Amino acid sequence: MEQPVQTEVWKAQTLQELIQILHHLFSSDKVSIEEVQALMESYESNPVEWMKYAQFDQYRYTRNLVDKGNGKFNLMILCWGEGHGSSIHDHTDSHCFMKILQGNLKETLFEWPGKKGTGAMTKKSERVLGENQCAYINDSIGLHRVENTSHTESAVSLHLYSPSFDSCNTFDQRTGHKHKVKMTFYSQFGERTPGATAVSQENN
Ligand SMILES: N[C@@H](CS(=O)O)C(=O)O
Ligand SMILES: [Fe+2]
Repeated sequence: MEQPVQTEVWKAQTLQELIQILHHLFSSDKVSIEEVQALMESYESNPVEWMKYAQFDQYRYTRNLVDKGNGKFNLMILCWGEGHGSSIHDHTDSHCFMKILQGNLKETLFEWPGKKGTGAMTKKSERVLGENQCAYINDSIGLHRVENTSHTESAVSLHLYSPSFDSCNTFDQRTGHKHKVKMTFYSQFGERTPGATAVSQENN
């Protein structure tokens, strides 16, 4: 008889504990997407714990490295000022978890364009993610755009990418044309990256 699949139910009490449990889960050769998603959702955002990583830019969203996951994943905090949003983009064959730490983010899913980038891209769905929710996406699910549509509130999200990557493709919504862009960190472990800017114009 088959054993039922038993995944542990984790509850991360602090950001530090969340990181510890993530290290533990990713040290195994088999990582369950559902387990990571539930763990990330279990952490109740406490701004005091992530404040030092939340470095905003006036014009664009920023990416702030929190932890390198022992080479298995990158954990980062993204800061979205009022009206800031990403381009439509892929995730370079990685797993992507996105948890809201503050505010709300709208996620719009798109289908991959045809080979030649044949005209306007097809929107599949959209949803608004609220505080403490954790979404998941990979390239087989599709492409997405993430936006803080609020004109009065900023938003902060915690992203885990496994394996880590430093470039992705962005897509023009009207033509489907893609464009490879490099991604950088505005800060790493709480320290501003010398010379780094917020997410470039190209990436938006
Ligand atoms: N994947 C994007 C953020 S988001 O829009 O999901 C990034 O890493 O910059
Ligand atoms: Fe994304």
